[in-house]
Amino acid sequence: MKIVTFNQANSILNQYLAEVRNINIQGDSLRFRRNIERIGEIMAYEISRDLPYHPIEIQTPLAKTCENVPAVQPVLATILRAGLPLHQGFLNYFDHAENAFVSAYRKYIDIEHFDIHIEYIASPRLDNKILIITDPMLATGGSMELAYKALLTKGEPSHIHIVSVLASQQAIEYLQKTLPDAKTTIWCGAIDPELNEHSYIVPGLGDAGDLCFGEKE
Ligand SMILES: O=P(O)(O)OC[C@H]1O[C@H](OP(=O)(O)OP(=O)(O)O)[C@H](O)[C@@H]1O
Ligand SMILES: O=c1cc[nH]c(=O)[nH]1
Ligand SMILES: [Mg+2]
Repeated sequence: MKIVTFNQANSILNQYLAEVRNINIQGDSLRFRRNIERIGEIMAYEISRDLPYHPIEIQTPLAKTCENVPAVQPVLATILRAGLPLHQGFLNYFDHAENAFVSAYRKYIDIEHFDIHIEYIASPRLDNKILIITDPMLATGGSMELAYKALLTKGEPSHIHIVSVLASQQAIEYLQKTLPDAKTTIWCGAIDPELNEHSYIVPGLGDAGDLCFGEKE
């Protein structure tokens, strides 16, 4: 399974990553959402280089010419609710993509224990399509695994791109065991070393959904 970790190279993405992590900046929710969206835009550009291309002929005002353009549009799937700004970043680049939405949330039994609940899925058929699933946080990897399994009920994609802003080392190892090796690529801004006792990523950034949209009761 190919894994791409963006912060291993220098790029402007690292500036946005630093701002979403920074406790003195991340409280500005408009900026937080926009930074996540900008990370999505940069990742969408990088993933666009992995798509199949074909030449098309175009008429300019002066002559005919050819450009290589994507031969297919991916299906953009995201996990509600924290996935929405990252998803928007991808939509900004893939104009004609189909979209899929899955809800997943942690229902706490007590302060340390939770189940992940999937209650909603809206997706096109996925057979032989390139599926991109975005979620800013891969902590245990449980939400991504369940969302992926829910999406599989809509058909077998030809390739799956898993996209996150921050992943824990544990989630990467878990998804490597759980998702089909030969046709999965994981793209993440950074891989962080630890999960705390509440299964939050450390150093991480805190609760991405709350920082985007406010606290849940
Ligand atoms: O890898 P996991 O251990 O499953 O944790 C990651 C999940 O947690 C967050 O969502 P959350 O459950 O907080 O829901 P929200 O988007 O409504 O905030 C995040 O957006 C992931 O979906
Ligand atoms: O660190 C984490 C883990 C789950 N969800 C988040 O938003 N942050
Ligand atoms: Mg949350």
